[in-house]
Amino acid sequence: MPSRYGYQPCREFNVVVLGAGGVGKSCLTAQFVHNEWIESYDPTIEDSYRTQISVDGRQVMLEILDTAGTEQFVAMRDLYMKTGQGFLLVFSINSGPSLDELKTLREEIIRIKDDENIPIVIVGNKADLEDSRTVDRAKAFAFSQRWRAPYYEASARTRTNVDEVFVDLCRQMLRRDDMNDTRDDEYYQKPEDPSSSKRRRRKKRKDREHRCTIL
Ligand SMILES: Nc1nc2c(ncn2[C@@H]2O[C@H](COP(=O)(O)OP(=O)(O)OP(=O)(O)O)[C@@H](O)[C@H]2O)c(=O)[nH]1
Repeated sequence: MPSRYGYQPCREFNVVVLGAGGVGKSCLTAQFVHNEWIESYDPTIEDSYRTQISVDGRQVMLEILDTAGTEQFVAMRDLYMKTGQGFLLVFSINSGPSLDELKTLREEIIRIKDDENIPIVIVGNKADLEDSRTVDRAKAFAFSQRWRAPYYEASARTRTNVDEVFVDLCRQMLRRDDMNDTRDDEYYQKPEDPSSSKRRRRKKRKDREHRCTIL
């Protein structure tokens, strides 16, 4: 419910963007957050962005971590996989090895999160480079099916499917959050004193909510 100050509670999620070096993680993130295209290639060490979006009428605050694809920086991976609640796994449609790399990354995420159903979206980036495609759409799709994750072909250059991949991830995270709320409700529904149970329930939900500007 919007308050009279123009604010309403919203959910906050940590999103981690992962994939091999040069597949376009920074470009996708920059297009999504700032609507800008970056032509040059400057390998990332680690960048984080905060942005608020509206998904199906609900306000969502995203903390997006754009990670390093190059080997020398991968030591930090465990840490940010722990804090991530949703993962964009990016490869480039003109690099077969970049799709293979996602297999390892996904396994690592599942091991660290100890959760097979963690929200993930698979992104085949550089879809504008159709002429140099080396990864079949069907092959990438088959991978995503096996991993029970949605697959999008995107282009940071033409801004194709950039919003869609982040929104899909948000929907998955919201769905999980709603499920956790339901579970909390069930857990707290053995009231000796119904009024105190309701108070605890309200507090728990509040822990995951933040104040956002209505977009
Ligand atoms: N044609 C085309 N080029 C892209 C696209 N996305 C990124 N690039 C180019 O690919 C290069 C690498 O992009 P980055 O976004 O820096 O790649 P990254 O995955 O963040 O790389 P690391 O930081 O090393 O992990 C840059 O020169 C971009 O301009 C795209 O969708 N289409």
